[in-house]
Order: sequence, then structure tokens, then C-alpha cells
Amino acid sequence: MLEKWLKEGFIRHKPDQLTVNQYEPGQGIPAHIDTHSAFEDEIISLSLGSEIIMDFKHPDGVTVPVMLPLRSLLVMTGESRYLWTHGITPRKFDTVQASKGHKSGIITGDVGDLTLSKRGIRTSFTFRKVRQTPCDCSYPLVCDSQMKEPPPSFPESDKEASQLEQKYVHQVYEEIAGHFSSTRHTPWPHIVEFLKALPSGSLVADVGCGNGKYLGINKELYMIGCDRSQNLVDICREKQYQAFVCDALSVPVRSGSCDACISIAVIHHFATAERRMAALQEIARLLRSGGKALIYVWAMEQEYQKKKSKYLRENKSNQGRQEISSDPSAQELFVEPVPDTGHQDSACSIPSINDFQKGRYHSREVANSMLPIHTNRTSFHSQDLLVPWHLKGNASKEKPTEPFGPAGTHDTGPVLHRYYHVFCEGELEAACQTLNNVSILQSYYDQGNWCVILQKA
Ligand SMILES: O=C(O)CCC(=O)C(=O)O
Ligand SMILES: [Fe+2]
Repeated sequence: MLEKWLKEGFIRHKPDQLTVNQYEPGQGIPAHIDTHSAFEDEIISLSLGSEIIMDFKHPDGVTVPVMLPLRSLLVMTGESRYLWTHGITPRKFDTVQASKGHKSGIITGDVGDLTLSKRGIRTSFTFRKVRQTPCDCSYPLVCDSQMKEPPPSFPESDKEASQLEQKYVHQVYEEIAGHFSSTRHTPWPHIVEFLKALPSGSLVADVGCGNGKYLGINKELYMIGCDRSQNLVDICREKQYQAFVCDALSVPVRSGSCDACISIAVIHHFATAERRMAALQEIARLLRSGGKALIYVWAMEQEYQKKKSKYLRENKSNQGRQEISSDPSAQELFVEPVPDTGHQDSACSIPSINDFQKGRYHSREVANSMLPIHTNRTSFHSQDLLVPWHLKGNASKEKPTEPFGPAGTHDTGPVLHRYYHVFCEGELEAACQTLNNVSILQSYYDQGNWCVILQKA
């Protein structure tokens, strides 16, 4: 059989290991990725005795149920072998496509075309090739050969949060600064409008100024930028802007000295609600009485009032991947089979002001749960996540390259991950309402971001 499959091109390498599993109706196998370091790329499974639905899950939460018919051969290679988990839900019936009979393939969510199929006893023959050298696949975050340390989990203390930010925000920006800057050239209109409306001579701080995109918008202002990344600050200085390195939690500027502040796409990099609050409070501290601040954070809702954000619209290659169910438990699936705790709620819960004041609000209640890795240009399934950055070298010389890469593709450059807490509708406002001596002048949604304009009393 193996010879035949080789000859017919189903497989390229001859397996040397076989596992036989028998499933009674009602039995299954937890979602898992076969250990990278133990086996080569191709893993194949022959189904005998009964058909079954196998669920494939991407770490971003997308689930794809696949029908494995009687006497079929499943071939897992590349992304499906290394990145997606596979598993069989323990149950006695499967939901299958009525029109396709019992043909292999993805089960779509078309409710009009679904029917139940009773499971019989299934015996599977899983063939693998034992790996002799460490795995060097392109999915280092789920690869036990390449994992130098355990993947990051939700921070439980301020110290853990600060370490997470250090590694998954500060260090990453330091490394991607050049490439990042080459992709940040277009100022957003509403931010330009805010800056242009300020009286000439205003002293304005840009907290988390990045490459200084907003520092030169209005020449009538005296703008100072600060950022945690030395490399980004250097880029600002090359453009002759005033900028310095500092942490947004402690900006070395006298209280009440700024006529206005902006903080664009910064607060979402703080890893606890308390730290996000502290960052907002620090911005408020800088403002003089009557001074205004404009804050932008990334929104969980990338589709708002029936309109997809630019971030989603720029997904060029997401066809063929169907989002059938967004199972929140899938967030933990990129490592080892873990029972579905049902705790990780991907839905937004807006904390009450009371919760903020008592420091009670944590978007996660589960200890030690791993941070999911987001698939770029897709909707969010979790508020706290890691967003991949596809680093391209020599960014300054080449024409700007796409940092997010088309979804589902994996190019050659290294992939770095930045931590984000994406905000739900109302969350930024709720946080701002607890600030001392500050009122919310305006709040709005702008291209996938939640935004507020604050005023100091
Ligand atoms: O039963 C199957 O087809 C798959 C079994 C499996 O995933 C495994 O043994 O790792
Ligand atoms: Fe497996």
C-alpha cells in the first residue's frame, strides 16, 4: 500500500512507524499537534470501519470540520501537520453534508444541507516517519524543537505584565523599528484634524510617537515625541523632531505642562487593565487645565456597523478558509491537548467603573492560559493576543513591504510577535471615566480603532 501511495504521489516519504487506533462510537481523541520533534512532515491516516468527522483548528480559533470517509487516506503536511491541531470529538453522531453524501471534504455551515451520520467502530492506521534531526519548520511558536522557552501566558501580576511587555512589545519594536517605520507613512485624517485644530504655539506631547508620523503635521505646534524604543526615537531625530526615550507609565514631563497630548496605538500594548489605566492617568497628568488628549487603541470589533475595517479588507488570500465556528477554547490548542475548560470567553465584557476602581477587572480569569496567536487580517477571537510581524530586512532600501503578510502564507523572514490587548466597544470610555479631573469630550470608532478625546478639568 505504501509503495502504491508513493507511486501515486499521495506521499513523498516512506513512513517507518504505525499507530493503530480503534474508536467505539462515542470515543474521540483530544485536539493535538503530533509532536514536531518526534515525526517528519507527512502524517497520514487511513480510515477503516466507519467514517468520522475530524476537526482541524487554527490557533486563531478557526475550526474546520473535515469528513474522513470510509477507506479514505488523510494526508497532513505543512501547515495542517505543524500548525493546526486535529482531533475527534467524542460523540455518537456526526453532522455531515447531506448533498455530498459521504464524500470527503470540509463540512460547511449551510444548515439546510446538513444531516446526521451515526458512527460505527472506526479503526485508523496512522503512518509517520520518525524524525532523526530537530524540526526546523516555519512555526517556531508551536514547535518543541525550536521553543527555547514556554510560550507566553496571560500575566497574573504586574511583574509578569511588565516582563511580557518587555519581551513582546519593547524588544520587538526595537527589532522591527526600521521595517515598522517603512510601513508607517500615512497619517490618519482624524488625528491630523485634531492636531490642525489646536491653537498655534500649543505644546503637544505624542506619547508613543513611533517613527514620528504625527510630529510634523502642524508646524505651528511645539511637539515633543516620546517612545519606549530607542531605534524609533532615533528615526524621529533623523527627521529633526524632538523626541526622547521613556516609558509611557512615567513620562519625564512636568504635570500640567501640555496643552494637548496624543497617544496613538500605544495603550493596547499594556498587559493588564491596571497598567492601561495607569498609562491613561499619566497622559492626563501631563495636561494643563482645559488641555485635550486624543487616544487611539485597536478595537476588538474589526467589523463595525456592517463595515469591515481596512485591516480586514486588506486580506488578499483568505479564500478557501471557512470560519465555521469560532470556538474560544481553540486558543489553547496550539500546544498540547488540553481539555476544554470553557473559561476563555472570547466575547467582550465591558467592565463597570466599579470594577476598574476596585482593580477587579481582568479580561482573563484563567491562570496560566496561553496567549493565542492572531492570524493577521482576520477578526479577533480573543482580547489578549500575540500579533505576528513578518520582518523583512533592509526595509529602508526596499520599497515598503507588507508587515502582516497575506493571511495563511508564511514567507521566509523571521516572524516576531507583539502583545496586544484589543479593546471592546465601551471599554476605553469606561477606563477614561475613572480618571481623575478628566472628562470625555468625544468618543468614536475610526478604522478598527476605539478613540476618545479627553479634556482636563
Ligand atoms: O485516528 C486518526 O485518524 C488520527 C489519530 C491521531 O491523530 C494520532 O494518533 O495522533
Ligand atoms: Fe495525531
